[in-house]
Amino acid sequence: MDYKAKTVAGLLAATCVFSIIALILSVVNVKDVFLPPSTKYGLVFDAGSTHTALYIYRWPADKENGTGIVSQVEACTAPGEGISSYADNPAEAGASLKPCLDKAMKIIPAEQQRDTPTYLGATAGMRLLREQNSTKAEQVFAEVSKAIGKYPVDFRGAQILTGNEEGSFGWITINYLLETLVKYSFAEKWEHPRDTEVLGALDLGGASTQITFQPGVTTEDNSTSTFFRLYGSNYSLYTHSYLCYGQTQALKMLLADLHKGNSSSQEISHPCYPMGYQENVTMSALYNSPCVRAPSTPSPAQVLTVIGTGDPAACSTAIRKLFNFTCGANRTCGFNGVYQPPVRGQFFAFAGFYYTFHFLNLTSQQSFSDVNSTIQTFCNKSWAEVTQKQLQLHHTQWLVMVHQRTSSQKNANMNDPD
Ligand SMILES: O=c1ccn([C@@H]2O[C@H](COP(=O)(O)OP(=O)(O)O)[C@@H](O)[C@H]2O)c(=O)[nH]1
Repeated sequence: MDYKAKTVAGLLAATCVFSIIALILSVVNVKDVFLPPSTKYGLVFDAGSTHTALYIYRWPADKENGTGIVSQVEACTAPGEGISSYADNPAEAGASLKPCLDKAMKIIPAEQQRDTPTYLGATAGMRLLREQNSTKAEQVFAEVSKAIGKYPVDFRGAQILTGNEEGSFGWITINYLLETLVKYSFAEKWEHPRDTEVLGALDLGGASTQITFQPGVTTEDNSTSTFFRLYGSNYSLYTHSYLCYGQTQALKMLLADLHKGNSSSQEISHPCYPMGYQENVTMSALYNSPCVRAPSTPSPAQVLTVIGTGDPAACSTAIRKLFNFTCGANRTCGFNGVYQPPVRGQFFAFAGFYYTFHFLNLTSQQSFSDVNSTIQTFCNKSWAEVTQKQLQLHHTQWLVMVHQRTSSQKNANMNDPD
């Protein structure tokens, strides 16, 4: 696969959370195919914490064993950041959706637009905004609903997904795409693949991260269990979403921790940034999230200077402090005392995991030792060697590594052929 194709695949991977509808078979140009009258369209806005995307789907009206086989027609990335970033200017959240809605109207035949079910699902960015200021979250939702409502579609509503929904939908998406749930056979029929194990899902978002898998034991904590019947088979899953442990929010927690370690200083020495790197950040920008607790004497306008020290070992130590590995009353846990049954089978990591590993050329099932040595080499580069574009990934890679190891537990076989 060339670089462009991999980028497109990555963008698709990042949208996995809305997969009940996003069951992708192939990407086709709708103008080139004959559409029987029974073909239906659907629109799904994936309102992520860092960006919003619109997916256009179509499917034959009949179902396979009670579940639809759906194809993605088109994907459109909305300009700007995620809708939660418009908390102080909610009308802009609505406006940001228009270019993609216009595109959808050009694809869906006019006579079918009013029958096109349209949903907007928001993830942890909006969960955090709701926690911080429910009125602002409602205003953002009112504006996006108003914007969608102006188009001649069957708008079924905007909602914030629960962490369990986000985790489960990601699990369904990857297993659908990997054909472990249903497969098109040589007999030209959709069949349940025999002797094929489903894969666990690891989803690293911007504001939260999810782990979902089919455990080998009964789940002890009902709040982490979920049940699906798909294509005639039953699936009992374990799922948990760690709010604040997505890349953006975890890095905020890390920076706040480093600041608190020496709060009298206006400088923050950051071991995860390369030597020679420097940036200014205001206190209000650093402490603007429920994931970080603001100091008792806040001074929002104060400017802090972040200075990279390029120290991978210290970076790893600082990141580990964000995780509490004590299980408490639970016999087995992921981290922060959250119950997690022993992991089972292979895992598939996507979204933020994919972007980072793709950047480091580590998406060909390299061994853990290769992954570690590549990361070590990259972490030891100076700022002069790291371009601005690379920086975003540079300061997330440690998080990815630690998180991958902890949430999937050390014996998971994810992408590790050894
Ligand atoms: O082209 C992209 C798109 C997304 N991401 C990262 O992928 C993660 C998932 O983004 P999303 O907005 O979907 O976050 P969520 O809503 O799942 O928290 C975030 O850390 C993004 O920074 C990325 O690195 N490159």
